[in-house]
Amino acid sequence: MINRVEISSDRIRNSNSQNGVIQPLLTDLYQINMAYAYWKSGKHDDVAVFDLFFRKNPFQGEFTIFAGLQECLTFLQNFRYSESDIEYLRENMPPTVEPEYFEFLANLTTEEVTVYAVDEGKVVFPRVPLLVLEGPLIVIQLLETTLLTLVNYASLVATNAARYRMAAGRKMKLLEFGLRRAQGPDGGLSASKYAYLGGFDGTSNVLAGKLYNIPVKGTHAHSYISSFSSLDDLHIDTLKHKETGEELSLKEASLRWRSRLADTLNIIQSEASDGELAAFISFAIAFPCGFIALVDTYDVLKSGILNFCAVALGLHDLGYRALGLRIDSGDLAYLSCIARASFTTVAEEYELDWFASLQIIASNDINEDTIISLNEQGHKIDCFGIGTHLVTCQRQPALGCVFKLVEINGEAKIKLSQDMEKITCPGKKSVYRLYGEDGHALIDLMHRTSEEAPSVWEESPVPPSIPGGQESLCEPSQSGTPAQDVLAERGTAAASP
Ligand SMILES: Nc1ncnc2c1ncn2[C@@H]1O[C@H](COP(=O)(O)OP(=O)(O)OP(=O)(O)O)[C@@H](O)[C@H]1O
Ligand SMILES: O=P(O)(O)OC[C@H]1O[C@H](OP(=O)(O)OP(=O)(O)O)[C@H](O)[C@@H]1O
Ligand SMILES: O=C(O)c1cccnc1
Ligand SMILES: [Mg+2]
Repeated sequence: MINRVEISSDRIRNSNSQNGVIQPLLTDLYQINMAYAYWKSGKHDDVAVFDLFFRKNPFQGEFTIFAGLQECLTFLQNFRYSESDIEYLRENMPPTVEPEYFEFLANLTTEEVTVYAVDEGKVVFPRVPLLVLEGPLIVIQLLETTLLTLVNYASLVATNAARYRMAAGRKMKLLEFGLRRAQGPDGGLSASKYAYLGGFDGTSNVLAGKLYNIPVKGTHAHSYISSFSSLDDLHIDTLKHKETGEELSLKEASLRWRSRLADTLNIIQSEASDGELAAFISFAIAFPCGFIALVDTYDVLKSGILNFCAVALGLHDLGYRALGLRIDSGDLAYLSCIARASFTTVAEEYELDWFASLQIIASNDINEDTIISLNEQGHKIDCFGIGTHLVTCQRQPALGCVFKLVEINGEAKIKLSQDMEKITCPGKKSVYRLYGEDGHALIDLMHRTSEEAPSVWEESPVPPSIPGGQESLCEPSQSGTPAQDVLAERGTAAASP
C-alpha cells in the first residue's frame, strides 16, 4: 500500500507550477538548528527513517483522505537553498556557527532521500505511515515542517470535502465558494485544489482553476441585483435571436411573460421588484446561454422566482435556455420546493418539459449538518455552493500529522510518553491493505519491513474484528488474508476508496 515513489518522476515534472512560498526556508528554525548540531557532532553519514502519520481521524470520523503528496514530491525535487537563503541564515544564526555549515547547506539536495508513500487520494487510517522518508538524517530533519504543512491541511480539506460529498450524495453538484473566507490566499488556493480532490465538482476560484485545471463556475452577487433600481436602468434591452439573428427586445418579452406568469403562479405582479427584473434581463443579455439568477435579494417568493421565470421564458422566445437560479438565504428546503413546483407548473402550462428540470443552487453557510438536515426535510436542490465551513474546516481546524524518527543506522527508535497515544511504533515498516474475497478492504496491516509479507489465502493472526486493524498495527504479521496486489492479479476488483 505504501510504495516507493520517484522524486524526479514525469508526473512531478509535468505537474503544474508550485506555489512560490513552498521552499526550504518555509520551516521552523529548530530544524536548521538541529541540522547544524547534527553536522557539528559528525552525524553527516547517519541514515534515518522517518514516518509521517496522524493519530486520530478528523471530524470525529472514521477515515481520512490522504492529500498533498504531489506537492511534497515537487518540493523534494526542487529542494535547494538559494544564495539569498544562505545569506539570510548566515546573518540570523549565532556568530558561533561555523562558516563551513553554510557551504554544506548550499550544496544540499534530496538526491539521497528515498520516499515511500500511499497514493494521493486514498482513504487512510491513524498510525499508518502516509509517507516514509529514508536517507541522510540531516536532510530529512530539514524536511519535516514543510512536509507536514503540505500534508496536514490538504488531507483535512480533502477529507472534509469527501464528507460533504457523502452527505450530499453522488448526484448533487458541489461547488467550492470559499476563497473569501479561507485562511489567507494560500489557504484559499489549497482549499480549492483539495476540495476538488475530495469530490467537489468545481470552484469559484479562478486562479485555482488555472493552476490546477479545476472547472471554474460562478453566478453573481446581490450587488449586481441591487445596482439596478428600475427598468429605466436597462441601457440595452435587446438580444439577437439564437437562430434567426433578429435583434429582439428581451425586456418586452420578459414583461409579457411576467404578466402571464403572475396568474399562472398566483403571485401579485406589482409586488415583484422591477430593479431585480432589470438586473436579470441585463445578465441574461450578457450570458444568454448561461443564465443563472440569484433570486433572494428582495423576496424569493414574491419577486425572485417570478422575475426569473419571466426572463427564462423571454430568453426561450429568443431561442435560448436558462440554466437555473440560486437561493442564498431563508429556508433552503422550503424555498427550493416552491421553486421546483413553480418550474413544474410552468413546464406543464406552457408545454416546456425542460423548464421542470432547471437547476436550483443553494448557498449560505452550508455545512455537513445542514446538508443532512435538508435531506431529512426533503428539498429540490441540485447544487450546493459551499464556502466558509468547507475551507475553514469548522468542525476541526487542523489534522495532527506528525513526523517521527523510527530508525537510525538500521536500529529501531521509539519515543516513549506517559500519554500512550504519543508512543511511536519503532522501525521501518511495510503496510498492506488486506482485502476480503468480495473485494472489500478489511484491515491495514503494518509490520517491520524485514518481516515476511502476508500471503494470499493464509489465515491472519490479526483478529478481523479490529476496525482498521489499529490495535494490532505494531504486531508482526506471519501471514494474512488476501492481499490487494494478488487479488488484482486474479482480476478481483479491489475496493478502491
Ligand atoms: N431548511 C433548512 N434546514 C436546515 N438549515 C437550513 C435550512 N435552510 C437554511 N438553513 C441554514 O440555516 C442558516 C440560516 O442562517 P441565517 O438565519 O443567518 O441566514 P438567513 O437569515 O437565511 O440569510 P442571511 O442572514 O444570509 O440574509 C444557514 O446556515 C443555512 O444554511
Ligand atoms: O456562505 P458560504 O458557505 O461561505 O458561501 C459563500 C457565500 O459568499 C457569498 O456571499 P457572502 O457570504 O459574501 O455574503 P452574504 O453574507 O450576503 O451571503 C455567497 O452568496 C455565499 O453566501
Ligand atoms: O459564483 C457564485 O455564486 C459565488 C462565488 C463565490 C462566493 N459566493 C458565490
Ligand atoms: Mg453568506
